Amino acid sequence: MESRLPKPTSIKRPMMPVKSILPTDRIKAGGQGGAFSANQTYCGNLLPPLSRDINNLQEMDRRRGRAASPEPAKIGNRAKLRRSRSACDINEMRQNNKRPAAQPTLPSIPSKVSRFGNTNSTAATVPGQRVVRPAGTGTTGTTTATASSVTKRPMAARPLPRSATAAASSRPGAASGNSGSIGSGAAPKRIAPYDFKARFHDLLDKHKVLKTKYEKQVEDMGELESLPTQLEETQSKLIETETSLKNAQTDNECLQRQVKQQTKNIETITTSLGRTKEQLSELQVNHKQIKSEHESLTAEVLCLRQRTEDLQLRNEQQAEELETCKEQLFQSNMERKELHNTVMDLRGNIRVFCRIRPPLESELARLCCTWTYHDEATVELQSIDGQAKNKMGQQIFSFDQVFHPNSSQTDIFEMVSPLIQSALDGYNICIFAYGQTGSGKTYTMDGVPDDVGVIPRTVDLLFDSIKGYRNLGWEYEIKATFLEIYNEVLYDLLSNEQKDMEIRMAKNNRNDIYVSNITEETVTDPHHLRKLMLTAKMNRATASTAGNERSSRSHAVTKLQLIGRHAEKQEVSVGSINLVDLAGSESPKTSIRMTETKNINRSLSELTNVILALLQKQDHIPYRNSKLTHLLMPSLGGNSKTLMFINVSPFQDCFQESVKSLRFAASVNSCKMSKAKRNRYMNSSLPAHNSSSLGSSSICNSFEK
Ligand SMILES: Nc1ncnc2c1ncn2[C@@H]1O[C@H](COP(=O)(O)OP(=O)(O)OP(=O)(O)O)[C@@H](O)[C@H]1O
Repeated sequence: MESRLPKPTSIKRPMMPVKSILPTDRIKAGGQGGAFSANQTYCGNLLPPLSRDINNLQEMDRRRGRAASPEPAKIGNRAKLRRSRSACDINEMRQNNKRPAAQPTLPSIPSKVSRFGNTNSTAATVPGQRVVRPAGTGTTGTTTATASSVTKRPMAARPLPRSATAAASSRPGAASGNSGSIGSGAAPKRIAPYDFKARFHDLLDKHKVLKTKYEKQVEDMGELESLPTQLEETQSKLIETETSLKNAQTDNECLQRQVKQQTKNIETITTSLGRTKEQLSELQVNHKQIKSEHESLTAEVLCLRQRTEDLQLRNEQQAEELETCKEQLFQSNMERKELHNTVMDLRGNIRVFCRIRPPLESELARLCCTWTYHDEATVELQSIDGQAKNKMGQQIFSFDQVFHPNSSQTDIFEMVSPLIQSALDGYNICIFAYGQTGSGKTYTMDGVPDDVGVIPRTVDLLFDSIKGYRNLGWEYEIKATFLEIYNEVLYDLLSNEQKDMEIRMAKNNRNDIYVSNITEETVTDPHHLRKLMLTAKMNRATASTAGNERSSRSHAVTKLQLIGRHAEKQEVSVGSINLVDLAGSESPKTSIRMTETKNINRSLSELTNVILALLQKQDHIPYRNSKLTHLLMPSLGGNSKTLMFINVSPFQDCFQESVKSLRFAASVNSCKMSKAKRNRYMNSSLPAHNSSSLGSSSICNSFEK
């Protein structure tokens, strides 16, 4: 019997303990629910049932061996006992061991698998159920799905192998009993203890079942062996997935922030879009209005263009007419100048105005001569002293103009202004005052602050006339010099420096002279010129004389040079005005400063000599005998319009000097000077002008029209 028991040779234990393969610690670490525990390893739970089955079989064999021992006396009892015990043992063993179909022996793979996959799978965690993991399932999800789809059948309900079934069915009464003996839960069919064959077959069936089960488990073991690797792979993938998940979460957070930001932006843009739309609608309305205005304006512009063209045409016509008018005006102005100067010429190139000054309040006690003014040009002088009256007789003098003591400065300048006009037309003008000391020369030329004389009024007239000439296309430049002749020495009244100044002949014309090294100021307005005049007056030598408390003890020459330019006509006109305030003659008997008086009287005497020489038409005119005559040479005998004021005092004690002065003036008045010529040049032919030249007439004569 014993030898006939098949040995479980097909049962193979695992070559190595599964525990050493499985990373139980890792499994424990991640284990939940139905995962493996240390006490549920194959070594602990899976193998013992198998060994117990085998042990049971061995125990049964051992007992059978004992039962077969040669004790005949006890065989009957023992057999009974063995029989009962055998049956009881099996039943007891089955009940005590409670190992039906080794239900708890297999680890709950489905639950373990479900740990990596679907932990919610209830079927996978049911004890006693077995999840068969098909080979080749890689991913956890797939595993879970597969596990959930695999049939999980209780071990008791598991069908026996076909051979076992066939073996069982081949035995009488064993078909139903054996098939349900293992894990079926049904009450097993009792086998008689003495039915060894049946028991053997039963055991054989059990063996087969167990063998099949074992093989299946080995197969499962093989599958499970691959689980760590899969687990590692899965874990690494899980880590990767977690990393990816974290990254994805980070990205997601970032994206969510961006989405929030973009949402805000969209809201802002939407708001601004709304505003923009409103503005757009307003602008569209404005655009319509502007468009309509533009259309109306365009029409207006067209009309205006047409009108502009018409106006331009008219403008051109008028411009032509204006040019013609300008030309006519220019020509008319030239004719006026010619006529004016012709009249001046007819009046004589050297004219004499006689002015008798009134007695001052302080002089009311002084006796005055008898002055009879026959007409505006004739004056009769009589001495109130009978002796002198008989000696000198009636003294009647005729001049170009006689101004009685009541004549005002305005009356005087009214007669002078035409000469100033001539200067602007390019003529040389010379105005000088001659007379006894205290006779009113300085009063006539400079005047007093409340009643200015010829020179300040000349300045005002010049600048007024320049404005009018500007409308005719003339631009004027005025240059001024202030010269003093004191004791036959030249002084620059605009400078306090000691200078070596001389009267020199111009190189280009022997009749032209200039003063070297003199300060020349270009004046742009009357105020500037007045300031210069004041400076010159302050620098002039004055002293007290018998006839004048503040007598001018020098000859003062103010020269104004007028340079006019007509750009359009390319014409330049150069005129000059010499305004001379001579020092007063004085009787040596009353003089305090003899040298000074001698020089003054000498220069005045030389002036008389020059005039007489001119009267007598002598070949030699002694201009160079004194600084004064030398300086006035162009004005006395050259190209100049000259005006001489003869100033006389009304007093009886000045009778002799007054007669002397009037006789000299009368002789000057009879002097026939050559006709003055106008200084006109074309721009291209304008010579280099020496501004220091006192008289520029000679420069200009060669260009006389
Ligand atoms: N027409 C006048 N009306 C009023 N006062 C006058 C007139 N002429 C001269 N006078 C006054 O007479 C005084 C002498 O005049 P002024 O100084 O002009 O003489 P003068 O000829 O220049 O003398 P000098 O040659 O010594 O310089 C001054 O006080 C001046 O104001």
